[in-house]
Amino acid sequence: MTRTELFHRIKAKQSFLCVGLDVDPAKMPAHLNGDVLAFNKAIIDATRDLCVAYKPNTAFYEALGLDGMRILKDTLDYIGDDHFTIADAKRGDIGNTSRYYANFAFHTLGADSITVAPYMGEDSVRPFLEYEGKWAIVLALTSNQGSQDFQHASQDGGEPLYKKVMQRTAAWGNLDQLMFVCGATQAEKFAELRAVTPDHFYLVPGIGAQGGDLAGVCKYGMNDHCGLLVNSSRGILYASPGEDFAEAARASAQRLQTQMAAALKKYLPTKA
Ligand SMILES: O=c1ccn([C@@H]2O[C@H](COP(=O)(O)O)[C@@H](O)[C@H]2O)c(=O)[nH]1
Repeated sequence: MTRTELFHRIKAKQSFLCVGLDVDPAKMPAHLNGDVLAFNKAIIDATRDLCVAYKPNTAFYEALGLDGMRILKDTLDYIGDDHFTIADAKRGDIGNTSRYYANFAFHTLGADSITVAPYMGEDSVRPFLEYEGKWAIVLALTSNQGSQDFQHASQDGGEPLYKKVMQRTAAWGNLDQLMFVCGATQAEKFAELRAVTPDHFYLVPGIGAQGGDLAGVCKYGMNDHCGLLVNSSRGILYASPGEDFAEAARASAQRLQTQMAAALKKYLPTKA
């Protein structure tokens, strides 16, 4: 999927919502008896028309053992081609190994994209950029407190590390294959990020359970292609612990979609 195709889908749905599929059997409604695939299918059915992307975080499926890989693949197949899919795996290793991570995400799983940690440098990221129509989503400024430890730090009193990483990384691929991650908890930083990467798409996790700022993300982060995929996982998946979980998930997604439609109306005409 190209950047322009993604933008068309966002405009058609008036949504740049990404639903995070971070399945935790301990938080699933009791009546499902731990059936993770049934849970995912119900969440997908309840939110399909409200979002443009789904992001299963592979950690939650790896923790389920061999069954987890099957469930992850079946979930991605169930989502189908009408949504952008993100394997949130935060991979990155020497080139020879990254090639196999890329193969797993793009061939085995059939995901449209994978999240990548860039700290091993260019040869660790390149293998993710060798697939036509597929994306590497590179960690830039993450949503967690620990982002202060290295990402915000400057080695020489100059630019913080995250900016240097982005400037270098942006040169390795084009706008149709490279996205960045910036946490919604760092919304005010978008003004600076847009100075470095005016046209890139961003995956933005951290609204809902982590308390990120959707309004600020839209205000500072939106570009003339929207340029944002905003993720919520727990805030949608576990909106209700009861048999009404899918309805509650839909209501939660609907609230976000309504805010996103308003933001597109407010910011897009002036930025287009
Ligand atoms: O900076 C980052 C990068 C990735 N994540 C992931 O996004 C979701 C967020 O889940 P919520 O339940 O909506 O908080 C999760 O998979 C994280 O691993 C992130 O939060 N921050």
